[in-house]
Amino acid sequence: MALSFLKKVFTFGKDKPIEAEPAAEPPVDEVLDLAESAFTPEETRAIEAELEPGLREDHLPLATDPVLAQEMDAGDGPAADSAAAPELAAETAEEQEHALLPPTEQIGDLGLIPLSLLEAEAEDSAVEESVTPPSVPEPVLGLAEGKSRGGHLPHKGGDQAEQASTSASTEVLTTEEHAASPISPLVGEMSAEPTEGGRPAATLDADQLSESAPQAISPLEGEMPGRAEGGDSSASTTDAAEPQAAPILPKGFATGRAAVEAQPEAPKQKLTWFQRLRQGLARTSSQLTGQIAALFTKRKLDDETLQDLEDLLIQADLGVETALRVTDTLASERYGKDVTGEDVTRIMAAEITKVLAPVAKPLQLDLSHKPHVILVVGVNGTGKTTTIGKLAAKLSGAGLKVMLAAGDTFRAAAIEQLKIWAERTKSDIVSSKLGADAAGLAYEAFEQAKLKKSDVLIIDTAGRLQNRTELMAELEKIVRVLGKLDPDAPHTVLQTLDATTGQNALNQVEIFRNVAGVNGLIMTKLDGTARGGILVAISAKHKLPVYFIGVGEGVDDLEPFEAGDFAHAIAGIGH
Ligand SMILES: Nc1nc2c(ncn2[C@@H]2O[C@H](COP(=O)(O)OP(=O)(O)OP(=O)(O)O)[C@@H](O)[C@H]2O)c(=O)[nH]1
Repeated sequence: MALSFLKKVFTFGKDKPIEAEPAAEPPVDEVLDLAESAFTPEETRAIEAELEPGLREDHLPLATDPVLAQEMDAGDGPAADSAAAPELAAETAEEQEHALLPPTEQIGDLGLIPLSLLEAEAEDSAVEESVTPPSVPEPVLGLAEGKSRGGHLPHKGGDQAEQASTSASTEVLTTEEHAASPISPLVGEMSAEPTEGGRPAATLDADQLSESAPQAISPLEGEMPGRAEGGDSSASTTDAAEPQAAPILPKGFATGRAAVEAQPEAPKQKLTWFQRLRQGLARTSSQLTGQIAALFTKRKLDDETLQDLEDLLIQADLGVETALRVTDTLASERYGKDVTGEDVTRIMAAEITKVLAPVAKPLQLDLSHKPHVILVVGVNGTGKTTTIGKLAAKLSGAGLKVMLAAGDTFRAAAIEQLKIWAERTKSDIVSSKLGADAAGLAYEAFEQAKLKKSDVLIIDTAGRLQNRTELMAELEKIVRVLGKLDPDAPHTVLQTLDATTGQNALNQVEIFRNVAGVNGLIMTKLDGTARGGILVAISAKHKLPVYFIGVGEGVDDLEPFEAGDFAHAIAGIGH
C-alpha cells in the first residue's frame, strides 16, 4: 500500500518531472552537515516534557556558567576569587582549564531552549545580566559566524538576547544545517555537571576515570577518600595505607558483582499494521460482534431484530446512514430466515467497505506547483505534528524535496518537535519564535519553499478546539495569506482526527471544513483504544478523502487508508 502511495507520488506531475536542483542554491542561510537523529518517539516526548514551562527554570544557565559559578563560590565576584578562595585556586589544572572553556562547552542542554523562552525569562534578567561579564567568550552552539538565529539562540545574556529578538525572527534551517543546530538534544549533554556550589565538576577522561575509579567508586565505605597524592598528607596517607576492614553488611546484602545469567532473548514479534489496527479497533469490534452474536442467537430475522441491530450500529458510531445500509441489505437477503452473527458481520463489513471505498484515496500531489502546499489542521493533540513527520519521511524517502513550517507558534515544544522531525527526515524547516504570527510564518515559509524549489511544503498549525472562534479566525487568516502567493494554495488542507474521539469528530470536521477548507483527512491513533466507527459516519456524511491512518507513534506508522481493511477490522474479521 505504501507502494501505491509512492507510485502516486512518482507518477504525479509526469508531464512536469521533478527537475534537478540548480547548482547554485538561493542564499537562504549557511550550509552545514546533517546528522541522523537517533530519537525515538519516547525521546521526543521526554523532550516535550523537558520543555514544559513549569520545568523551564531547571534549564536556566546560572549554575552552569563558569564565571558565575566562581562568583557564587567566592561570593564577591571574580576579582576576589584567587585571594578569597584559596581552595579554588588549588584546583587541578584540568579543572581550571575547564572553567576557562567558553560556555558552549558547558551549557549543553540549553541548546534545547528556544530564545523565546529565555526572552520570557529576560524579564528577570537583572540576575543574568549581572552575572554575564562581557569578557566571556560567545557561545557558538552551531551558529554561523555573526548570524542571528532569531528565536533559537541559546542564552547569551541581556544584550545579545535583545539583539537576537529584534533581528530576523524567522529561522530557516536547511537539511545540511540540522547537524549543527542548537536544538539537537544530542549536543545537549552537559560536559560538566554543576556541583552543589554551582562550580562545574571536573570532567574526567577515560584514563583519569580508571585512575580515580578505585577511590571514587567506593560507596560501601560511605565516604570519598581524601586526596592521597601530593601535598602534605602524611596523616591521611598513613590511614589510607592501612588495610581496610571489609564492611560488615546487614543480612540480605552481599558484596561483589551479581552474576547475571544470560537469558535467551525472546524473539520480538512486531505486529503488522493491520494487527495493530485490529487491536486498536478491538474494543469497537468485540463489543459490536458480541452484541450482534447475542442478538441473533437462534432468531429469525424480523423487524424487531432489525431495529435492534440498527441501534447497535448507531451506538458504535457508524452513523444512521450506514446502519440503515446494513439493515436494508440484511433484510433483502435474509428476512424471515435464520441469521447468524457471522452473516451479519459479513454483510456489515461489505456495507462499510462500500461507504469507505470512495474516500480511500491517495494524497494527490501537484508537483507542478513547486511547492505543493499542505496545511495541517485539527484539534489539540490529534497528531498533526507527528503525522507531518511521518509524511515528510515518506516524501523525502521518495526523493522529494520537503520543507516543513513550524506554524504552531503557541507551544515551544511543538516547534522543537517539528525541528526534530525535520532533522530526522532530512527536510528543511522554517520556524519562528514562540508567539509569532502564524500567518506571517506560513507566508514566509511559502516564499522560502518557492526560493528553494521545494516539492512539498507542509505547514503545521497550533491545535485548536473548533469552538474557539478567535483561533479559528487565525486559521482562516493563514489560508488567506497563503492564497496571496498562489490563489490555489494551500493545495491540500489536511485535518487530523484522533480515533479515540467519538461523535465530536463529526463536528470537528464540519467546522474545520467550513473555516479552513479541509479537503482531506487522516485518522490517527488507530492502534490505541480506537473508536473507528466514527470515520464511517464522517465518510458517509462529508465524503472527504481519507488518505492515511496512524497506527503508532513511530515514523513508519502511517498507512495508506484501505477501505476493506478498515471495514474488516471494525467487523472483527481477519484477513
Ligand atoms: N498511538 C499513537 N499515538 C500517536 C499517533 N499519532 C500521534 N500520536 C501521539 O499523540 C500525541 C500528540 O501528537 P502530536 O503530533 O503532538 O499532536 P498535535 O496535534 O500536533 O498536538 P498539538 O500541537 O497540541 O495540537 C503524541 O504523543 C504522539 O506521539 C498514532 O497514530 N498512534
